[in-house]
Amino acid sequence: MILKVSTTSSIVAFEAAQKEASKHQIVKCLRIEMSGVLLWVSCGPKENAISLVGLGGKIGRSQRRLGLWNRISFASFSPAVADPLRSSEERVYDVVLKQAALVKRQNKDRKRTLNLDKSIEGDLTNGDLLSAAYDRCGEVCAEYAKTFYLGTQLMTQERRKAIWAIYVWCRRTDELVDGPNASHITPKALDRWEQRLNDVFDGRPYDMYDAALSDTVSKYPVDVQPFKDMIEGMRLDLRKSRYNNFDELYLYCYYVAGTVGLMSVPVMGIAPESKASTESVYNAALALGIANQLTNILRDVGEDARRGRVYLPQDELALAGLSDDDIFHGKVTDKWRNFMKGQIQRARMFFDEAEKGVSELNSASRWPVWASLLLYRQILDAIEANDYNNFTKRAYVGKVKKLLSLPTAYGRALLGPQKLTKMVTRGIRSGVTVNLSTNLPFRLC
Ligand SMILES: CC(C)=CCC/C(C)=C/CC/C(C)=C/CC/C(C)=C/COP(=O)(O)OP(=O)(O)O
Repeated sequence: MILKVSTTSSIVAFEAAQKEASKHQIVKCLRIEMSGVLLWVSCGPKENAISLVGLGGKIGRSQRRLGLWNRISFASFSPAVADPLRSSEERVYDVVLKQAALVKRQNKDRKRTLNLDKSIEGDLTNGDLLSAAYDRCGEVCAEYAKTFYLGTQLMTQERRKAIWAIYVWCRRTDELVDGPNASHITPKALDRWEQRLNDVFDGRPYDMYDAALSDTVSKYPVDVQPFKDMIEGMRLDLRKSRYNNFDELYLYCYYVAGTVGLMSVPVMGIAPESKASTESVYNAALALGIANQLTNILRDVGEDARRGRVYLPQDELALAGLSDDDIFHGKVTDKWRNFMKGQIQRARMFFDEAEKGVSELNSASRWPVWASLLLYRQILDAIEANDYNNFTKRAYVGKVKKLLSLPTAYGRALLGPQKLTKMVTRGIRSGVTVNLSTNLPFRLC
């Protein structure tokens, strides 16, 4: 489907695209902005099947003359084509599709075998050692992510051990740039960490935490790509302290948090009775990571500024009449409040997107995910309650609120997969853009 509209009527276009998408079982809906023109492009269940199911306007003569129509149709649907027109969301969506395809393939026949006898430090094939390694991962998870750890207790033993192993790897990766030795970390060290990751996936772990991960990736259809992308996020953090626009920030959020969602789904598992497409569940998991990271960024504006970092999109700040200086001075003004309202709204839209997928997970995995989602989402309420002072006041969710969320999470977890056979948004990638005239974020598709 190709819908061309002007930027001012994006909402109309979105509604039209959704309506058409639901009729034609469109699996993917992309937003492309080019030369000030907004185009809607969707493709059918087969990646290469592009069908015209609606038209929000006519392709302008200048676009046709430039041959842009052809370029768009071609470039957007061929991931192999490296094209600057592809937004971060489109590129990340390719990873989502790859992960989903891997699960489908590996559900059919899974042949990866663990070659632990090649392990680098001692004999990690020993069952007792492996079991001790998983226990250590559990202890680390319990120490740093208490609520989540509690939630994992509801999962089967196998699944919870695997989640712990993944969690510990993410934590260690994060510690490289955020931990006590962060000032010594170099891109070379990250390269070595990536090499070590390859070894883990090849069944050659260095230490006991690695051994637990090696075992996990041999048992579940976990792909190395999100792990590598997380390391890429750390590289980005080393060299970049400003983000020009939301597209750049989105990519960063994918690297450091969306990847966690993609790593977790194969282990958490999709409910056997789920009718949702695998892509849509991965998409929801990705959205949860993005939502969490955006929330983290909004909560930590002051703290990050004191480290010389501004993660907020520079173009959106400028549009709101704000600059880095305003952030460094940390004064809550009406301009700041309005700006923050838009940012919070956008983060909430990613949470909304994530919520659609939680009920599609295996029953035992739903509760911890709901619990962490509800808790993290409430940080946004806390920022509002602090009158948007995220410079000197840390937004946090109090113990009572936290406790009250647990039964809510449990109640929601009891609800299984969506009964609706055709969710309008099923499989449709979510994206958010900021309407330049109002600075309010709109979900575009
Ligand atoms: C929704 C579906 C279908 C599946 C769920 C898939 C999962 C588990 C997604 C979760 C992704 C996740 C937990 C990303 C990490 C995001 C994040 C910003 C973590 C913050 O970590 P810390 O920096 O330790 O946070 P605090 O500073 O708040 O302690």
